[in-house]
Amino acid sequence: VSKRLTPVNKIDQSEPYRFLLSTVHGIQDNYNQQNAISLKEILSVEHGQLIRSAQFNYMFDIEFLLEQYPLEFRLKPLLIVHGDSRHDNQSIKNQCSPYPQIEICPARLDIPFGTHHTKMMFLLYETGLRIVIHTANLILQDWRQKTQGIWISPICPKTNDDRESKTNFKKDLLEYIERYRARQLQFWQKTINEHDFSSINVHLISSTPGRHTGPDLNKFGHLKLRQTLKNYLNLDKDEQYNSSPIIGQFSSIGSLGPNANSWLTKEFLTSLKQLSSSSLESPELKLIYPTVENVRTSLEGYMAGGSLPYNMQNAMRQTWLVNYLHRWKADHRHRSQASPHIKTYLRATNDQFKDILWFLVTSANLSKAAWGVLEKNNTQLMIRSYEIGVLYTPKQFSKATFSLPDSPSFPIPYDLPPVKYQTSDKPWIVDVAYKDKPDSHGNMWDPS
Ligand SMILES: O=C(O)c1cnc2c(C(=O)O)cccc2c1O
Repeated sequence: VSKRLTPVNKIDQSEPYRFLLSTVHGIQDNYNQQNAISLKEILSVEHGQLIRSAQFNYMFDIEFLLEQYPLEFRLKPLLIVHGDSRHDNQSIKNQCSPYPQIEICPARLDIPFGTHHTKMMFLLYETGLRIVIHTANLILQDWRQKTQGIWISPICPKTNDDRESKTNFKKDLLEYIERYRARQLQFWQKTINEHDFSSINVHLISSTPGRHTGPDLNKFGHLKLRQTLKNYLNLDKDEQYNSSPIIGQFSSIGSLGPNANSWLTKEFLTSLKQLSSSSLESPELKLIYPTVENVRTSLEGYMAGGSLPYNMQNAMRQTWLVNYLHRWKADHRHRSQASPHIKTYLRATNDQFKDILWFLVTSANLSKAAWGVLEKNNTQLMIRSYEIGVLYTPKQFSKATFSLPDSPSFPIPYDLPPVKYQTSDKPWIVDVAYKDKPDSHGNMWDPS
């Protein structure tokens, strides 16, 4: 097969990782060229003749979304998959009613406080099917001046035999879709089945609402991550990594309990630290979440904090968490002022952070609702929300580790090693007033 000499577009240029950040309005353009893409560019005519698409998300501005499709594709059938109650059905129905080409699919949320966080696109072209898994709501604010993460699959060609990926991505994606039990998704289940996923080299890590047990225990949430790391990391002499550091980076935090052992370091870290062989060591967990100063000095100013919904009720009950927190800093991507809405988790080989063992980009924040909490003596995992993300493991790229000084190195979205909160640093809390210092727009923040 003739190798392309010059990749024709940003998506091909992002090979082999296909992990891009959203473009940022207001930074030097060359930082929007490398491994960065806009929603319009994702939906561009340059990728082929679109037949129909599906958009899974939490927040929708339908006018904004349609504007991002090329003119000639705006009347193609579009399926909107949203949370049935959280952002009330009515607003979606009202937004979509002027457009006969739009079909709506409410995701059932049977467990209280669950949300449909999943952000995913199915793009069916005449040449095949593309999957996009990302972290941005379908509203202008999410695509303008934030740091968002985007995985874009190759266009998977139609096939007569069931071509699966080495990572069982097709099977896992169909399992995920099945959980909606929605007739509006039957077309897409059939379509996914008919396409060749053999070129996909990432693992699917998803969450669906439910009390998963028995054969389903390791299918979703942090137990799926644990199982996948156990099965696919197969690093030789992996005991050398038992104490290597783990990073969690997110845009919101749930109620994690009265101390770290309640869930974070006992249950969640046990899954994150999994290697092919298990170990009793407890690696260092470093958490990245914006400080008030990160938000105040961001391109959006305090408004960025509207998308960082960590509330006072949770924060005041878990002051112990601050000891794990690190600042948002992304100078090497020119995005220290592009407030993070991306969520990522990774493990480094050591505290020099020159190589990483795995990388996950996902919709899942640091919460039990997203990742699940073990119940009934660890025999069932209770998850409230829909989440989806993709995991990179080195073997799938014929590597022992992802070496960062390499070229092309894995495009990590923030600076490593992460910078610990200083004593003056406070985590951003959305329902607190900040009136002592104006933000980058000269405004204060007074939620009352
Ligand atoms: O991206 C998301 O899935 C997501 C979910 N929830 C929220 C909330 C909230 O739930 O109160 C507030 C502000 C932003 C978000 C947000 O961006």
